[in-house]
Parts: sequence; C-alpha cells; structure tokens
Amino acid sequence: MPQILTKAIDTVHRNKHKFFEDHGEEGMEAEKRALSFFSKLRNEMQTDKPIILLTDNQPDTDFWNQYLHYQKSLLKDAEQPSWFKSPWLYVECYMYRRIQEGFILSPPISEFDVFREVKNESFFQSQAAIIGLCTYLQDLKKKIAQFTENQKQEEFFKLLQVCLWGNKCDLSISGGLDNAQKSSILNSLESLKPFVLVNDMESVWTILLGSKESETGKGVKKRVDIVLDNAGFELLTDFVLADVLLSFKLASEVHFHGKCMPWFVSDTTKHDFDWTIKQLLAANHKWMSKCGANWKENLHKNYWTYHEHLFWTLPHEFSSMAQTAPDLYSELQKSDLVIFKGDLNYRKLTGDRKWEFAVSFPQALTKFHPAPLCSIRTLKADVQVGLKSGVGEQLSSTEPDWMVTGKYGIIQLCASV
Ligand SMILES: O=P(O)(O)OC[C@@]1(O)O[C@H](CO)[C@@H](O)[C@@H]1O
Ligand SMILES: [Mn+2]
Repeated sequence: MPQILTKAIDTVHRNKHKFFEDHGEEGMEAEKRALSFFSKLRNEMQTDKPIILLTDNQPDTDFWNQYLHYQKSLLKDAEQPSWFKSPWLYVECYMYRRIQEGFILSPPISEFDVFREVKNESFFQSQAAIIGLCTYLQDLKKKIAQFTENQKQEEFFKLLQVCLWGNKCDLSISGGLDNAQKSSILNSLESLKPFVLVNDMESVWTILLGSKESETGKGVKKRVDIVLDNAGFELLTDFVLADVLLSFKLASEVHFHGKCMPWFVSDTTKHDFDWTIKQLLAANHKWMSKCGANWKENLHKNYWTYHEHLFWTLPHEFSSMAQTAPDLYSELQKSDLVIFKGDLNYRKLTGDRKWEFAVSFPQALTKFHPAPLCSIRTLKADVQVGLKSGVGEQLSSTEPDWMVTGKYGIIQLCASV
C-alpha cells in the first residue's frame, strides 16, 4: 500500500504541467494541496495512526463514517481502529477512498484519475493478447450456425477460463507495476487446468441453458450480470464472454457493474469502460475494430448496459448489501446469473474471513444470494472455501504462498441457498 501511494504521489507531481495547462495557477495550487494531503496520508499509514473520519461530504461519506463507528464498536473501550490493527479489507478500501478524498478536496483537479496512466499502459502492453482474442472471437462467430450444442459448450468453457486467467492481470497486486497479458492465454488453457481448484463450469452452463426453457414466442429473456474487476486485458476477456453470451443466445441482456471512482489501481470505471471500446474501434486491426463496433452497438441497443453504484467502493462485505444498498440488491435480483470477477469481490463475498477451506460456498456467503452467482477469480488473498477435504491443507504444506500469487483460480457457483 505505501508503494501504491508513493506512486500516486509521483504521478500527481509529474502531472503538474497538465494541471497548469488545464487550470492555470489554480491547478498548481490544487496540485500542492493534493500532494500535502497525500504525504500526510502516507505518514498516517506508515506510523499506524488511528483511522479518521472523511470530511468531503460526498454521497458515500456518511456510510464510511458510520462504518468507522461500527469498527470502533467492535473494540474494547479505549482502543481505536488504526492502520495496522484494523481488518485488512477495511483499511485497504479506506486507503483508496482517502486518495479520492484528497482529490475531492483539491478542486479543480477533483476528477483526476491518478491510476489512468497505468491502466491505459496495461491495455497497450496487452495488445498482442487482445488481438489474439478479438481474432478468435470473430472467427468463432462466423462458425456459430454450424456448431453443435457440444461445440458451443466447449467454446463457452474456453472463454470462461480465459476470463478467469485474465484476472491475473491486476495492478494492485504488483504494486502498480506492469502486469499485462503478453501471450495468448487460449493456447495455455489445457496446461492451466490443474490450477483451477474449483471448477463449476458445467453447472454454470446448466443454469444458462435452464433459463432457455422459458423461451416464449418473443424469444428468450435472460439476464446475466457481470460485476467487473480490472480494466485492461481482463476487461477484454469480460467483453468477449458477454459477446458470446449473446451470440450463443445464452443471454438476451448483459449488465456490467463498475466502480464510480479509481479503485485498487486497475479497477474499471465508466471512463475506462468507454475508453476501451473507443480504443478498439479506432484500432488499426480489422478484428479489434470489428469488436469495438459490435460492442458499441450492443450498448446502443441496450443489449449491454453499464451500471454504477457506490456500494462497490464501500468497505462492506456483500452480506450487508440488502441492508446497506437495497436498491442494488433488488437490481441484482432481476438477474439469472451474477458473475463476480476478481479477488476483491471474492473477499467481499466471503467477508474476508478465516473460513476453513472445506466450508461450503453458500455458508461463507452468509445469506447473500440475490440470484444464482458465480465467482471467477485467481487467488491473491488468503481466503478460500468450498475445497475438497484436505486440498487446502495439502497446498499449504507444499506451497506456503499458494493463496496469494494468482497461480491458482476458481470458477465457483452458488446456484441456490
Ligand atoms: O480484485 P483483484 O483485482 O483480483 O485483486 C485485488 C487484490 O489482489 O489486490 C490486493 C493485493 O494487494 C488484494 O487486496 C486484492 O485482493
Ligand atoms: Mn482489481
């Protein structure tokens, strides 16, 4: 976290001239204000100061401040939540929210996304893998009419796994350093199979076909939601999956959910989402630009919809969503399948608790079940449930860091509770 914050400070500093160009002297003043805010923040973090209230009067400020009171209520009388002692999930989210506060309190540069440069770079560095994937998809779509159900299933499974391994490419685990996808994942899927510790692809397929039975004269009405994680290569894999869901008629609408502020370095915001499609459209490569054009049209025709909600950037675990964000919960209840991408979402699904490895996924969800849901994540944090007896223990003894390197992955479904 200090490394990420230090990089953010450096980025603000390097953009001084841009702030001047955009806003004149006021921009320079704002840069100074933001920098002194961030230096203070870094000091609070590194010296284990108490967590303090937010002061920026944003729509989520009260939620954050109430959450601090709640954290305090869990401690003994004189104890204070602080950077080293509070739950990691909370403190980590809090750092990103404080960075946002630093910009909010520094107009006119409040809208500055300090992680945009690295997100965009990571997209360009994954160019070869992106071309490979776009080409594969367009080729696949030409053949759909001839596909048997089995072939469709096989292709869908492939792209689901691509979507999984795409989650290796986040920039917060690498401390904001280059973590792009350099090679084609499609050729490595077989050799990666042993690292998929929970593989519920068959049941995901059954769920998606199941809703096909509700086919009426008007065609299928099936909704899949994707709670997005990282921009860059991972977002591309999500787009490809969403495209195949429509092309294979496994869904009639796909709803994406993104972050409404820069988050965990590489997480997708509305700007990243739109920027990615624009880049594809403008690319000097036939199949990339074809993907861009198709996906723009999907959005235009409302086959694809992008949603934002503040809940995704709160520190709350998802079991509190029904209470904290009932509107979002009822939105997800409209879905036939909600796909949660990435490690942070898994931590929030399971409350980031020290569950036994063999505890069931439904149990760890602690009543969170707006709809059938599936987590697709590579393991980067020390929480994992739903493993066959002994598997986690065995891995812990042979590979002590098996949970935090992104080497292993899961496609884990909870169909009902
Ligand atoms: O949600 P993602 O993008 O898959 O992963 C984010 C993440 O790996 O980054 C941090 C590593 O420092 C962890 O807190 C977190 O789980
Ligand atoms: Mn992320």
